Amino acid sequence: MTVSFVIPTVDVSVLRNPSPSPSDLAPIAAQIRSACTTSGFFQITNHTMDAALVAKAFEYSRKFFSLPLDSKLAAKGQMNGYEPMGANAAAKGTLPDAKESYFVGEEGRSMSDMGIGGNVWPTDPSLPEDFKSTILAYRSQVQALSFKLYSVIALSLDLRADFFDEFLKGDASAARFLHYPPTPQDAGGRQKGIGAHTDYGGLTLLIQDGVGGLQIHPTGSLDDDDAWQDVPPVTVPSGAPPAIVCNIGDFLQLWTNGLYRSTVHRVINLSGKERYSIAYFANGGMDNEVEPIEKCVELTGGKKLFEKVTAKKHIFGRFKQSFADAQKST
Ligand SMILES: O=C(O)CCC(=O)C(=O)O
Ligand SMILES: [Fe+2]
Repeated sequence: MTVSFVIPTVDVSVLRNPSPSPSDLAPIAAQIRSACTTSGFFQITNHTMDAALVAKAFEYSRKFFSLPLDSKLAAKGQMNGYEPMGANAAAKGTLPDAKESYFVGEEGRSMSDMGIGGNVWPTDPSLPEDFKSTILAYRSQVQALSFKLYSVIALSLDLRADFFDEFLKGDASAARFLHYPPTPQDAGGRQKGIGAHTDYGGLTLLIQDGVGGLQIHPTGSLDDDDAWQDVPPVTVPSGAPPAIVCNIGDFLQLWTNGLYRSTVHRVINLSGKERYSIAYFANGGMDNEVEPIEKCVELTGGKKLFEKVTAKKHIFGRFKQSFADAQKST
């Protein structure tokens, strides 16, 4: 049987209030809880990001990806910076993903024990002078919003609003600018923009353009190929910031002992158009140990379903796997 889920759109304008009380946040916490226990996906509107900044970040992303390949390769680093078309495969045993991306973490920081170098900025003179400051401003706005969402998620689990603050200390999350060229219709079945995967960290905040192509798999059992369900772009009034797709990653699934779902998703771009998106992986500090929260264990029957993991180890392991899989399948 095909299961399909409603992916709710939650108006989070209450987050524009600088210090909302738990009772102000209760209505959105309830909607988010209901989404997280079913599809693991929800979309938010009327949030705190600036519409003009988001539009400018998309414009600069298009400019970056349309540079000559040499200029993009000059911005290739260790994990951060440019990642060329076909560099990895999110799903095992498939063709490499038909996408290119550009990663930006916290400026001035590298994490050599994870093979992650510092940010690498393109130097092509055709890019606007404020390329770097715009991209960093985007990252810092989405980071601030992710912190607010973590406190709503804490409330949604009947925890204190500041429950995740400790975990967010030393936050080293990365923004990922993505470009998916159109996949030919006849190759669509095999070639994905990004193959089926779950997100490795805590919470992902993704802005997609109007092209579409993001899909979730409600059961995760991929032999049921008819079960893929679209996460449609949401239209917002002109001048409003675009909707943000939020989804639960592996850490929140683990913390909640499976109550919240890290759902399998993919991108397949059969629109005939170029597709752009900007993901932000709100993963907290990399030295954290992630284990099921006692209260969530009680809520889910009293038995711990997941082992403790180190954030660093989990994320690094899954990254390495995605690169190894791209090599195996080429
Ligand atoms: O571009 C998208 O819509 C999804 C990207 C994604 O799933 C990822 O980077 O993990
Ligand atoms: Fe993803």
